[in-house]
Formats: sequence, structure tokens, C-alpha cells
Amino acid sequence: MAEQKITIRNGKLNVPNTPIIPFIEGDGTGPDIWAASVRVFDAAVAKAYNGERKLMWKEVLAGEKSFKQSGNWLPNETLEAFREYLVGIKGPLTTPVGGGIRSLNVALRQELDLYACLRPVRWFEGVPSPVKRPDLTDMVIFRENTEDIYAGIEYMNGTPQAQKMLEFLQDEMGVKKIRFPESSSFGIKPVSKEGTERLIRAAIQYALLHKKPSVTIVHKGNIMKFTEGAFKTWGYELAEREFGDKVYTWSQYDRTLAKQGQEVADAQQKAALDGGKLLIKDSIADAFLQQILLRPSEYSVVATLNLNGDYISDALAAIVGGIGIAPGANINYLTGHAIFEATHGTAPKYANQDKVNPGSVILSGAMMLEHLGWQEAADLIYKGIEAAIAAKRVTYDFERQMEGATLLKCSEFGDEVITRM
Ligand SMILES: NC(=O)C1=CN([C@@H]2O[C@H](COP(=O)(O)OP(=O)(O)OC[C@H]3O[C@@H](n4cnc5c(N)ncnc54)[C@H](OP(=O)(O)O)[C@@H]3O)[C@@H](O)[C@H]2O)C=CC1
Ligand SMILES: O=C(O)CCC(=O)C(=O)O
Ligand SMILES: [Mg+2]
Repeated sequence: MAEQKITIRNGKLNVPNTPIIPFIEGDGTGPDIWAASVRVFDAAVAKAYNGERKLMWKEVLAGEKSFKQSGNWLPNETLEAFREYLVGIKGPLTTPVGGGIRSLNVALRQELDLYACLRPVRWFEGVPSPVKRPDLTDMVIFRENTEDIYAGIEYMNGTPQAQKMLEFLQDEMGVKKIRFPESSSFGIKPVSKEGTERLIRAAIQYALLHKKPSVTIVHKGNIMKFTEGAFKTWGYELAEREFGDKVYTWSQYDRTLAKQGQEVADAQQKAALDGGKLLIKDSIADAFLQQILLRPSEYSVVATLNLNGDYISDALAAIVGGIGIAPGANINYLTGHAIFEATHGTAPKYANQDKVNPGSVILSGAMMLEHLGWQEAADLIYKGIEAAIAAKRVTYDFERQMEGATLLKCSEFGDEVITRM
């Protein structure tokens, strides 16, 4: 079968029957997970389309495998392949702590301007969870993926750059509140109006398309007023300006409350929501992290900045069974570029043991198939995963919390999904 490129025209993907899909295997547990996952993807597509469609995999290098081969952590050819073929998938890549290379995962998102990190969090029947009602958690995180503290603008204490930054802040900006100036390192947190608006727009469009009840803007705007606080303000303004006839915002509520009192504001909100409008609300990040445990059913689509989104992703994943089953996508809705990847990292202590749960990458692949419009293949994957879990044939992370479960290796779980799809 001749391989072909996915293209985009007027914002719509044109997907051939044999699309070229670049993939990065990943570091640590990445190779084990990829080996199990790719067999699931191929089996689902073959079964769904009787062999008429096929994903044409093209390996591209990044991370340790790439460095070993070429001395380059993220070769240009890899970036070019994701640019040219539009849609790809990747395993996790290691980022050293406190020094060394900056994150290759973040670099890919920034280089390709994949501004929305989309991470759906739902419970699969039978998955062990630390909460009583994991079924109440059904959220979709839209994490801003190109800005915030992740921009990597940092200066290490003791360097001339940190000294220059200190002098600039103290001498030119009149800053007096740096507690230990001589031993401080500095980090910069850029948050733009454009970056905020495109992320919030994507979250609202998603919520409208999927008939979700609300979008919650999560921020720490009480403390970081001009970055996180502006994210909230710009978000509400965009919602009212671009989606005024389809949404009702807490900002509107507050204005009515101030002018006409609570009774009128409550009635206005009720009428808007009864009329099918999408509620746009907000929550301060620390309070949100307790709300998701106490009142998860009140939250649906979540729009947030990069660091909050990172924390919230793992916290929410834990509620529905852990990061062994937490998929995701990095998307630019304007150019069509997308790279699918799990929420978890390389889990290096389990590397090459054929042990960890490939569920997150398998589900990321199902999201990719949905993105391509290959829903039938994605549905087979969901069916296979649900059935494998229901039969309690699972990897170590679930098995250790389930009674009467059979422990499977990473590869065996992949086989199990294939058998049951
Ligand atoms: N997008 C990416 O590529 C990401 C990369 N990273 C990078 O990964 C490296 C390791 O990060 P770390 O903080 O240890 O986080 P990890 O997500 O790699 O692992 C943390 C823990 O999560 C559990 N876990 C992770 N993956 C799986 C899986 N597939 N199945 C079941 N359980 C799993 C394990 O828990 P337990 O010990 O309980 O078994 C593991 O010890 C770092 O360099 C980090 O920067 C991190 C996140 C995302
Ligand atoms: O890039 C990394 O190493 C970590 C990224 C991460 O934790 C995430 O995107 O969720
Ligand atoms: Mg993370």
C-alpha cells in the first residue's frame, strides 16, 4: 500500500487511507510501551476497515536513542517530519532535574506551536481508584502548552545573568522584596493575551461541540495578578465577545449581582443555563484541587495555564486510576499539527522490564484515530481496554489494587486488548 501524507485545507484534515504517521518511541519505559501499543493500533485499524486502511509508521528520533546515534537530542529531521506529516505520536522523553538539557517534550510543543494540551480524564468501569465515586470524574483539561514558567527563561544564582537580572530588578524596577537577593535564582513567567485567547477559544469550542455543561478557568490570579489573573480576565472577555449568544459567564453574573442583586443574578443565570447556554466559570487553583476530590461532578472542561495544567493532569489521573491510563494530545487547531502522548513520564525504574501499563499511550492513540476521523478503530480500542479491565487482566499498577486480578506484562496487556476488541 502506497503511503500518503495527511494534509489540511480550510482547517479540515484530509486523511488518506494510508497516512504516514511519525512516531517517537521514547525513553525509559517508552520502548516497551510502544511495542505493545503499536500492535493494538494496527490491529484496531485492520479490523475496523478490513485491511483497506493502514497507518504507515515512520520512526523519528528524539531523546536518548537519538543522542546515542547522532549526538543530537532533537534532530531537525524530527521536527521537520512532524511539521510535514501534521499528525504524530510519541512516547515519554526524559528531562534531567536541576541542569542538563531542557525538556524535549516542551521543545516539541513550542517548536510546533502545539498550544493546547488536551487531556481527557474519565473513569473506566472496574479501574481501582482511591476515591469512593470515581465515576463522577469526567473532565477534559485544556492546558496552555507554549507559555508560562515553561518558557524556560531562568537564570541560575551565581551567574552573570542572574546578577544582571537582580540589578535590573532592584535598580531599574525599584524591587525591594527579594528576600535573599544574593543567593536567588530567577524565573520568568510570560503569559500573553493571544496565548490565553487561543487556548480558551479551543476549550469553549470543544465544550460546545461536545455539549459539555461548563468550562472552568483555573488560575492563581489572586497572587499572580497580571499573568494568572489576566488569564482569567482575558478568558471571560473572549467568551463574552466571541461566544456571547452561546455562553453565560460568572463575570456576567457578578455584574448583574452588583447592579441588581442576587435574586436577579440567580434568575438570569438559571434562565441562561436552562436555555442550554454553556457556563463559563473560574476557580482559584488551590481550591480547585480540593474541589476535584470533593465535588468532581461540578467540573467538566477545564482551561488553565501550563504549570497548573501539569499538576492538575496527574492529580485528576490519580482519581480515575493513575497515570497508567491517562492519555493526551498536543494540538494546534489552526495549523492541524498534533502530537499525541501520555500524561506520564519515562518511569525509568521500570525500563526494559515489560511491566508498566501501556494504557495511556494506547488511549492516546485512540484519541489520534478520533482526530483522524477513524472513530470505528478508536471504538475498538475502547472496547478492548474496557473488556480487559472488566476481566481483571491488567498490569501491575491496577493488579496491586484489585482483588482477584491477573497480573499481566505490558506486552500481554496489549495482546489482551487486541483479543477483546
Ligand atoms: N511527556 C513526557 O514525555 C513526560 C516526561 N516526563 C519525564 O519522565 C521522567 C520521569 O518522571 P517521573 O516524575 O518519575 O514521572 P513518571 O510519570 O515517569 O513516573 C512516576 C510514577 O508514575 C507511575 N507510572 C508512570 N508511568 C506509568 C505507566 N505507564 N504505568 C503505570 N504506572 C506508571 C509509576 O508509579 P509507581 O512507582 O507507583 O509504580 C512511576 O513511578 C522525568 O525525566 C520527567 O521529566 C514526565 C512527564 C511527562
Ligand atoms: O517534559 C517533561 O519532562 C515533563 C512534562 C510533563 O510533566 C507534562 O507535560 O505533563
Ligand atoms: Mg506532567
